[in-house]
Amino acid sequence: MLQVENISKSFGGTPPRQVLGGVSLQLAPGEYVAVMGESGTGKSTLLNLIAGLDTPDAGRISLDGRDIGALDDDARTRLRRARMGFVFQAFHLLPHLSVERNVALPLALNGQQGREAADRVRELLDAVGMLERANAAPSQLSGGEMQRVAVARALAHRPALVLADEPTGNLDSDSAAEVLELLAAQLKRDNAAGILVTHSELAAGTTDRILQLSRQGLAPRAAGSSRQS
Ligand SMILES: Nc1ncnc2c1ncn2[C@@H]1O[C@H](COP(=O)(O)OP(=O)(O)OP(=O)(O)O)[C@@H](O)[C@H]1O
Repeated sequence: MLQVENISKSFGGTPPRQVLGGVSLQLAPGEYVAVMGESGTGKSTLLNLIAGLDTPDAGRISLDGRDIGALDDDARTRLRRARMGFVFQAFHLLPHLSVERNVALPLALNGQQGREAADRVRELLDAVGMLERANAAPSQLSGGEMQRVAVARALAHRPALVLADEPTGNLDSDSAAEVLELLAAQLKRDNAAGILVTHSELAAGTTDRILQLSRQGLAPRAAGSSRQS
């Protein structure tokens, strides 16, 4: 479903500084992986490249067999909108839209606005325990509640791939555990693949497998190794 083949990325300056070198990753439908690694190793950069928000200097990224780098900007935006969902550390709910309309947004952006779309929104709000707050404004919610809404929004349009960058970085441990559990359950329910970038062992433990990003690339973490907390 997702294939990242030997990608490299450097950032400007003289000489340019290589952040990613020879990184590869393959994800099957429904597979959920954690990417861990020390600060600055390029985890967020990797997610940006997979999302098509930036382009690798070398290598290839394809989703559903389509080479993201070969698409023009419009086609890449359409692919991102239709096939990917996002959960960010800072929630990024739209403040002027209700909870329900935030979750409906990815559906609307993909041209889905009828009864079926409304049912999907309610199904997801129910799944994340936020149906009773459907008409609330994001500013009326706690951080944990906002992130539960963000999880529902990320899944609304049935994306093939959900990218989550430190989604529990701003939450207390109880809310974090709840959000992580919901995210993992919802990915499984929809057979969506997921990549969770995190520094937290607890968070990484909710995924199917843990990968470690380092100068040597992206590799399965050795069993029993848990250097980070
Ligand atoms: N647009 C950019 N221009 C220049 N340098 C950048 C850019 N984006 C990222 N970098 C650099 O690339 C390196 C990797 O950044 P990135 O945010 O991907 O790391 P990370 O592993 O996600 O770190 P953290 O765990 O601290 O969030 C950093 O040194 C960062 O300063």
